[in-house]
Amino acid sequence: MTGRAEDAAIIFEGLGKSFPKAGGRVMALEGIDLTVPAGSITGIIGRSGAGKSTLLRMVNGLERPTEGRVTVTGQDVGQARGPALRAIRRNVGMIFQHFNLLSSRTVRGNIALPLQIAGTPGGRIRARVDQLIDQVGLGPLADRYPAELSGGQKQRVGIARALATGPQVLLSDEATSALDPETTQTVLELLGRINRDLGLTILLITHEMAVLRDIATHMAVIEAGRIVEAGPTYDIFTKPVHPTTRSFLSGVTGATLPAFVAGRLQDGPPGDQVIRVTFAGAHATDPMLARLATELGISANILGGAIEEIGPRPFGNLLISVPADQGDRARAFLDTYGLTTEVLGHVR
Ligand SMILES: Nc1ncnc2c1ncn2[C@@H]1O[C@H](COP(=O)(O)OP(=O)(O)OP(=O)(O)O)[C@@H](O)[C@H]1O
Repeated sequence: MTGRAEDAAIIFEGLGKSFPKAGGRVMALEGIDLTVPAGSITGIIGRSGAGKSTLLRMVNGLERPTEGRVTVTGQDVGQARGPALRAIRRNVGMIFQHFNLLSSRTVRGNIALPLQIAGTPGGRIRARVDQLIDQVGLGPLADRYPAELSGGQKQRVGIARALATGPQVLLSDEATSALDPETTQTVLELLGRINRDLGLTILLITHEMAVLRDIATHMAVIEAGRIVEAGPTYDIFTKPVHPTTRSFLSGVTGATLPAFVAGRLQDGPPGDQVIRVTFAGAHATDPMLARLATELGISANILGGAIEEIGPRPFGNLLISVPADQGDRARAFLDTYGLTTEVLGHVR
């Protein structure tokens, strides 16, 4: 994810972060180089402890780098102090997995908080809060307390509060992880709308590939404090390279193996090799499987398949089996036509 600096909302350069630990230091992040394009929704995915939260907290100065730097709309966050740091924080809103609302304040009171801290005059606060409540669709609930709201409604309050100071960047720390799938969709739709309508850059962290598929234009995979793969989401879904990316993807594609195959899957040969073929577009494999048969004499059994979309662009996953001793040839053939293949196992 490289790009011109002027098109970037956030740039991480050689960023490292270590924490003191008994007898030494623990490296939470190492050698992070990443450009978050302005106006993008960029997702960072990684397992627990990979360094996602630490990376996000660098962007609003809650953590400072021990190496390298992070700049937000041209401002070096690690070097900023006092008024400069406060200005960055007004320009970078944040939403949280557990919403972090004040239980003693109403919806209106929670949303007003950052404006009160920024010293905005009372009359202006009221008008701005009304506008924000409208923007996130919370109209009838303005005088309710957090305890009287559902999870999705609480997250809307969190989003409105994060937008109060008119930031150019919104950070999202697992904002949908505590929500049910249906509510997750409505919150993701709201984030997508805010991104489009306000031109806001969103940097989100998640451990769910489905969130990235549904909303992220760009993504990066982080493992043990390092970025192992980054780029446009569509490219990574259709041509994943790193094993960690592939393993995240295996849980999210719509294509599933029939139970009678999945239950018999084993590591070693004999019999048939089960392969996942990933392709861009909706129909890319039809001629390929025919050519596999006519040109190589290998007939593939189709075990499952699904077409999905990232934004308006379709991509597909096909699960096939071929005789185990032909697996390498079949995959080499498909690879030369730009299809991505992955061996899922073998069945007798
Ligand atoms: N304040 C701290 N002091 C010491 N170690 C820390 C601190 N913050 C984070 N770490 C360590 O840094 C590493 C990365 O942690 P981080 O919370 O960024 O990961 P994460 O990917 O967000 O994980 P999770 O999904 O579980 O929140 C972990 O090994 C963690 O123990």
